[in-house]
Amino acid sequence: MMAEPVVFIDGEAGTTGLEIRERLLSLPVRIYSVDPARRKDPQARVEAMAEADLVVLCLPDDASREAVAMVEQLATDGRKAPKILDASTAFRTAPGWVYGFPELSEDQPEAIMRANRVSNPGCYPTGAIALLRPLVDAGVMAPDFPVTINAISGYTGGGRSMIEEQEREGGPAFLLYGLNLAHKHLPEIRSHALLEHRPVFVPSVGHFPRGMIVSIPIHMNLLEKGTTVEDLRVILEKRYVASSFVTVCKAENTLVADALAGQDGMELRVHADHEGRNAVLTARLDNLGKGASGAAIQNIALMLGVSPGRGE
Ligand SMILES: NC(=O)C1=CN([C@@H]2O[C@H](COP(=O)(O)OP(=O)(O)OC[C@H]3O[C@@H](n4cnc5c(N)ncnc54)[C@H](OP(=O)(O)O)[C@@H]3O)[C@@H](O)[C@H]2O)C=CC1
Ligand SMILES: CC(=O)N[C@@H](CCC(=O)OP(=O)(O)O)C(=O)O
Repeated sequence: MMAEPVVFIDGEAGTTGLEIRERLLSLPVRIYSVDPARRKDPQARVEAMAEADLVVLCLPDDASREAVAMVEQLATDGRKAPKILDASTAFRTAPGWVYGFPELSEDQPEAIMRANRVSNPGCYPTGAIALLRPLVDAGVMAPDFPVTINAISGYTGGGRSMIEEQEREGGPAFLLYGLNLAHKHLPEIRSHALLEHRPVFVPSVGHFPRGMIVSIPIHMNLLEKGTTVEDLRVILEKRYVASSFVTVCKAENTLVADALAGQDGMELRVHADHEGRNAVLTARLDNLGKGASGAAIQNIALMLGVSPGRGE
């Protein structure tokens, strides 16, 4: 019998690391952990990397870059170097890295399977790219379309510091942020949705732990001439018909942001007015599910060639 592949989660004790660890129990892999007292010790981390077939980086961007350099050093030293799945923002548009959104195109699962370096998508880009990319690919949305994205996230999206701030008595009920219009997810959205211009992106955080809605208003007359609301629905339905994670649902008048908390799926909708002049595209997901750890498990399964089935 073949030995189970070994996975090391660097940053195992953080918000994303803990979620990935828990979900990994459903895959036939062995988790290699370092002594918690040495979890930031470079020597202990390099030893763990050398034991692993895959290292999952759940670290801040700078620490992720350092960890990648450690793996590269192993290879330079002629030692076995693991594949890398990075959860941070550091490599999502970097050359040599494959974007870990299997639904991006027909070829993407195969590209992820073959890659040594995969970047796990950001939570907001997961919703935005899922809505925009099929419309650009189908030619109904021009690459220079003036895209606006509004979004609300549960506070776990901000990691440990935001969780502590929100769970202190008197944490804010709702706030807009990223109002310098330079949010870290913009390059990733622009690049993988194949847009020529940077979207206007206004994220927000609500006083609930997990859940997310990404919404994109559309003036229908700015799309390619003759495009109807029904066309948008059909394009999205066709794109995701075979997906186990992305579902195109019927339009609703209200959407609750945390309805998919704890789940790995994502729901897409096309809402429109009666005349079909204005539309709003929405994606609802769990920021820690399909927006982070759920996607990571999809990518790990592809990268290691394993399927869920254990512990379920
Ligand atoms: N929260 C989310 O929704 C999502 C987060 N991500 C990304 O995942 C990464 C981690 O985020 P998140 O889990 O939220 O953050 P957390 O702050 O919850 O966790 C980060 C973890 O990394 C540890 N760490 C920090 N520096 C080092 C280092 N040099 N060596 C080893 N360990 C280190 C931290 O330890 P300590 O606390 O002791 O400093 C902590 O355990 C980030 O890049 C984030 O952008 C991705 C998708 C979604
Ligand atoms: C609510 C909140 O603060 N969200 C984070 C993004 C969530 C996240 O950490 O996303 P990635 O690490 O996957 O890029 C932010 O806006 O910076």
